[in-house]
Amino acid sequence: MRMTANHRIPIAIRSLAVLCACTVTGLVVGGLVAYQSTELKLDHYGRQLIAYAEAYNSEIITTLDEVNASPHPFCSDQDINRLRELVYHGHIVKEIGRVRNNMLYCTSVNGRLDHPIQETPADLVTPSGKSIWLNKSLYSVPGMRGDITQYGEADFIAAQNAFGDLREDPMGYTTTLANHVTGKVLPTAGDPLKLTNQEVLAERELLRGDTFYVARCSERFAPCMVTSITLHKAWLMNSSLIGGFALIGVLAGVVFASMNLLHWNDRSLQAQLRRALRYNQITVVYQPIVEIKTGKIVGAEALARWIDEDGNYVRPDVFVSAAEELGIIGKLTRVVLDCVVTELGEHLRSHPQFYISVNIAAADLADPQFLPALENVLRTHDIATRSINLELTERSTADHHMAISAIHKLRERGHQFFIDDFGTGYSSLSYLNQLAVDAIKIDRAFTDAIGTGSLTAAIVPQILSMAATLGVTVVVEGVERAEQSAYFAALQQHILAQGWHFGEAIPAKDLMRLFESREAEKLLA
Ligand SMILES: Nc1nc2c(ncn2[C@@H]2O[C@H](COP(=O)(O)O[C@H]3[C@@H](O)[C@H](n4cnc5c(=O)[nH]c(N)nc54)O[C@@H]3COP(=O)(O)O)[C@@H](O)[C@H]2O)c(=O)[nH]1
Repeated sequence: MRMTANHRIPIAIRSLAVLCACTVTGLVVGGLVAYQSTELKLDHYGRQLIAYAEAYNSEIITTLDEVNASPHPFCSDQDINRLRELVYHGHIVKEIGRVRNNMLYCTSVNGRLDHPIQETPADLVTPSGKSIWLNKSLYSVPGMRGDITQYGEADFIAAQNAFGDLREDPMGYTTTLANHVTGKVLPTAGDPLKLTNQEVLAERELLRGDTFYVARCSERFAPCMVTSITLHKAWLMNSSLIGGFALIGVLAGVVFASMNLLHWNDRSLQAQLRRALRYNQITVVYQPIVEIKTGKIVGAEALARWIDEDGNYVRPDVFVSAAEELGIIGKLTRVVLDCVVTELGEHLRSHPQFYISVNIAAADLADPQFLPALENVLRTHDIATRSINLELTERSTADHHMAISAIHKLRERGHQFFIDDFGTGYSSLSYLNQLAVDAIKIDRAFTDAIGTGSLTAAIVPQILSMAATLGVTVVVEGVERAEQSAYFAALQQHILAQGWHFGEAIPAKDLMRLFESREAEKLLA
């Protein structure tokens, strides 16, 4: 798995994807903010219009009340003068008329009419009993049209451009008159109404075609206001806001993409190892552990393997030490454990006597999360604790107190505990007794010394006898040659062994095949 040129393409694509994702996120966030801001503006604008419409209605009502309360005889000169005074003082009133039994008798413009005029039926009657005619041709000013409100014996003609000052660009509005009882809504001015009566009366915010609408109604009077803006105008109004967010997105994208590139361009062993652990680039092979007298495979040791991003094989002792120095050895242990239960779970469940030895580090023993995580992974895969042995180098047990208590807890839960590389570290006989382990793995240096007559070779029988005294199983490491195997096989002691003579570390499927073939041979023998 070479990860040079080939590997950089996905990194570049990933960086580009990060850049695009951040930019799109910036645009989306900008769009949402712009949407919120536009809705707020339309809402604010609609409420302003409603407030204005309410003031407009107040003037109509006050004026009509004053006319109806006139102390002068109906359509007398004083009465007509009073109408003219009210028009003069009003803001939006253009004309006032006097009405009796649906007949118009006099107006502020024309005075008394020679012939009273019959009124047509009103367009809308409000719940308070006011009759309203919209855009009606005016008797008093031929050719002109106006909105008329009539109440009691008075009618009121309002200025057509009463809302003219409020037409803000680029917002648009439509004034409507609503009868809240009948649900009738009459558009009066502004753009054609694209909302239904129900939508107006429900004061909804809606997108119709390319236009966004917000309807607001007066609580006291008939008017409702529909404010609107086309998406194009909204985009123009908010382009700098959206652009700002998009720019932030691009900048964030550049930062993240650069971090990504830097992250992947750091080719140091440490950086690559971190990535290997994060992206599951560590694999595991298994070296058989056999009964030296029979050759029966009783288990295997899980050994981590790593090909770095430049395609180079990195020796486990190198990356294991690096992981320890970086404080990420716990992650390596968990990656290996995950591999074991995934690759060999089925085999372990169906062969309860078979076990896998997993190397752990002193840091794992000290980590309070280690045991719960181990239990969790075994529970999830329904694997017995007996099926997973833990191996710790003798050197790693230097902190006696911590090692004794951690090993005790693990054994209590059913794990077997092996001391690795025995003879190279600091164990004294009494210390080994205190550690209370299941097996010691005699370091390869002793196996190599067999038959050499060296001092190292002379120590082997002492170690074996010490183990026998303590009732601890012995696993001999690094058995490469037949004579080494024969030496240990000739002993009375029950000894397990590991080494190239019995088999190198192999992938899980090969291990299972080897196990099955040995079992078959045994049956045939
Ligand atoms: N904490 C962890 N340590 C780990 C893990 N995986 C490996 N290791 C430790 O790294 C050290 C080197 O391991 P490796 O290169 O895998 O070497 C092992 C065998 O391949 C090798 N071996 C086995 N048989 C022979 C042999 O006949 N001759 C010979 N020259 N070498 C042989 O020995 C290594 C196994 O040794 P040991 O663990 O002492 O039983 C080593 O210390 C590994 O433990 C890991 O996941 N975590």
